[in-house]
Amino acid sequence: MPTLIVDDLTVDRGGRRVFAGLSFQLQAGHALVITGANGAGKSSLLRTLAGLISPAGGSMSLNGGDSERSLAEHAHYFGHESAVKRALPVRGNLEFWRDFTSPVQTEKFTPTTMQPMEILELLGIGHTADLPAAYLSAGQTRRLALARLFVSPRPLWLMDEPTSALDTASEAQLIGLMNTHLKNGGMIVTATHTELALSPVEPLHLSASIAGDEDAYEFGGTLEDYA
Ligand SMILES: Nc1ncnc2c1ncn2[C@@H]1O[C@H](COP(=O)(O)OP(=O)(O)OP(=O)(O)O)[C@@H](O)[C@H]1O
Repeated sequence: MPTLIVDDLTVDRGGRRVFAGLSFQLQAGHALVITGANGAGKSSLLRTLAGLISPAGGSMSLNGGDSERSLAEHAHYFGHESAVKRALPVRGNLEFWRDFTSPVQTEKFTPTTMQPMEILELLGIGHTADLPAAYLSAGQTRRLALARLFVSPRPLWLMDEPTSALDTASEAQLIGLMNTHLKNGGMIVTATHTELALSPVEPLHLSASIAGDEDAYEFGGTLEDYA
């Protein structure tokens, strides 16, 4: 069973320690939901897993993954910024992303690969396919960013407050798609300030008040413990 293994991870930003000694394991088919106050380090952890920040210490690996590829290459990062090319048409954005990002397979991961138009229709923005992405509303841009995850399947989704800017119906649809990814043997690490109806879930709470201390996180328990 593919497993994400994070061991004794320490992350600094701007010369300041954000967290230290963070360890957890996440099995395929499970979601890790990170909670914590503003500035606790949720985004920093996601960006580190995505290979965008070099850790000050510790290790991260995907046991059972493709040994020829880095952890970051097994992942899609869905962060605060949309990573959408505004001058390109909406469909062109997805075609670029599909060609630029190679799909990655792991044992027991059975994703459904979609064509750009298919996922645009599914997310309710098929009618915008030929418009420059700059014309999209905030929520539509967010959906386009989300569509990238389906044109080039990768097992690990790193998602920073994934439901922000989405209306209620889109939020429910996203949760459904995230649960399908888990059922397909994918894994999700997500930061959130709201409850996400994902299953099965492992909670990780980061504490800003004691950031830098080895006790600055708690892994395990239930989300309700941190409500
Ligand atoms: N580019 C940066 N340079 C220096 N320090 C940074 C940078 N980005 C974030 N930080 C600092 O790192 C710490 C953790 O920030 P991070 O964005 O990871 O927190 P967060 O838990 O995601 O917060 P939020 O809930 O507000 O999104 C904060 O103290 C923040 O000021």
